[in-house]
Amino acid sequence: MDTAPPAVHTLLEIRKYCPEVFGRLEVWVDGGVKRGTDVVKALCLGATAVGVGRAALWGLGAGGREGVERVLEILKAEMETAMRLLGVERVEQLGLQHVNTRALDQEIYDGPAGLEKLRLWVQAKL
Ligand SMILES: Cc1cc2nc3c(=O)[nH]c(=O)nc-3n(C[C@H](O)[C@H](O)[C@H](O)COP(=O)(O)O)c2cc1C
Repeated sequence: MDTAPPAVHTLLEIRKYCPEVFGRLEVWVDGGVKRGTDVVKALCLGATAVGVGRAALWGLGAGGREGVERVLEILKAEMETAMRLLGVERVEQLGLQHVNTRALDQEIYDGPAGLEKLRLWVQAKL
């Protein structure tokens, strides 16, 4: 999995090739969340929630249960600061207008979507 794309790239690809997914499914981002701003960016791009793995483990290693709680407190405080700076009070107010993805646009897949079969399958399921 070392060469797998970062989760946020996949989130951008969903946004680029099949944005209708966001209105119909919950999209959870799992991988690479280390800061509250990472959470805020994922939410801006349409994620419903994020997973946190290693950050919690680092807290566990450093301070046991309290260390994990401290990690979550820090993430929450960072999110609150970022949202205050963006001028929003609630996570539901976060949107594409709050994040500039231009620097990443050249790194995400830019070939043909090739999603017609998948689109038909998804439409049949939803
Ligand atoms: C030590 C460790 C073991 C993991 N084991 C599994 C596993 O057995 N199965 C699985 O689906 N994901 C596993 N994961 C992935 C986590 O569930 C989670 O998706 C990932 O850690 C999130 O990314 P992050 O660590 O960048 O926050 C593991 C992660 C770590 C750090």
